[in-house]
Amino acid sequence: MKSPSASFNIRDFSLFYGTTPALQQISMEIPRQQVTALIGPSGCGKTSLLRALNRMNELVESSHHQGEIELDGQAIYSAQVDVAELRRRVGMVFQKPHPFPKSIYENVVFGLRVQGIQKKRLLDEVVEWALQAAALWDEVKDRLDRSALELSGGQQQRLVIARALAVRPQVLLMDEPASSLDPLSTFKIEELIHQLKADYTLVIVTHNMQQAARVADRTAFLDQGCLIEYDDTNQIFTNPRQQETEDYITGRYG
Ligand SMILES: Nc1ncnc2c1ncn2[C@@H]1O[C@H](COP(=O)(O)OP(=O)(O)OP(=O)(O)O)[C@@H](O)[C@H]1O
Repeated sequence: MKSPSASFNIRDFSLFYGTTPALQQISMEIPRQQVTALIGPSGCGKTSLLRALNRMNELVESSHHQGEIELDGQAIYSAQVDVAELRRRVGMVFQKPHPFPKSIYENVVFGLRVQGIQKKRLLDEVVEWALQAAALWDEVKDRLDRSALELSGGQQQRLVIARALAVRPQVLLMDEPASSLDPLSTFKIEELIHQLKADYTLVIVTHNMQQAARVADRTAFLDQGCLIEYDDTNQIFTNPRQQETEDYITGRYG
């Protein structure tokens, strides 16, 4: 049911809102089947960079970009790219879970129904598989027809992860996926991130540096739209090369 994961190559990528630059000539590679964290002070461009990876930035009318981002060697901003298909391959989970006001089952199969898939047996299979993959199956298997809005915040977040996984993405982008959750739900999401990287490429924006240190293999530190440092997470947190990175992770700035 899964698709093989994928890697990004970001080359000289700049993003503007109107004439104001939000990202300036970012170049970095995001490896497959690893967790890459984007950290940095508020307004430094983390979410803009994340949204650039599946062209969600284009939903902001005033935005435009320069440079290129490749997904497995394919230029994602090329005119030939089907944006809906790109967003299927590169799924996204937001800070606050937004389940649809429908049953748990219908939330998971939503994307498949949009694709026109109707076979009940196939949908049933995907629901079980995606909820298992999102570590929610055991908690909801006896009430799949109940409203998703009855779930706790942490369960809702795992449900929207299941919904994202159901359309078989290669990449999951996560924008502060645990920031609205209590410590136990946060722990469950972090555990889930660990498990998912066996099959998916994950990119996560987080304000929580302990979280980046716990879940990420690679960490990128951004400031004022620039990529200041990008390295193995361990290196960033124990022996950063740049003074700005050190100031940020030690709490002297940001
Ligand atoms: N839709 C938009 N229109 C205009 N400017 C925007 C828009 N979205 C973001 N910006 C600006 O782009 C810059 C980067 O914003 P972005 O949200 O990417 O930063 P961030 O690092 O994710 O911030 P935070 O940690 O506060 O969420 C900021 O100066 C912000 O004001």
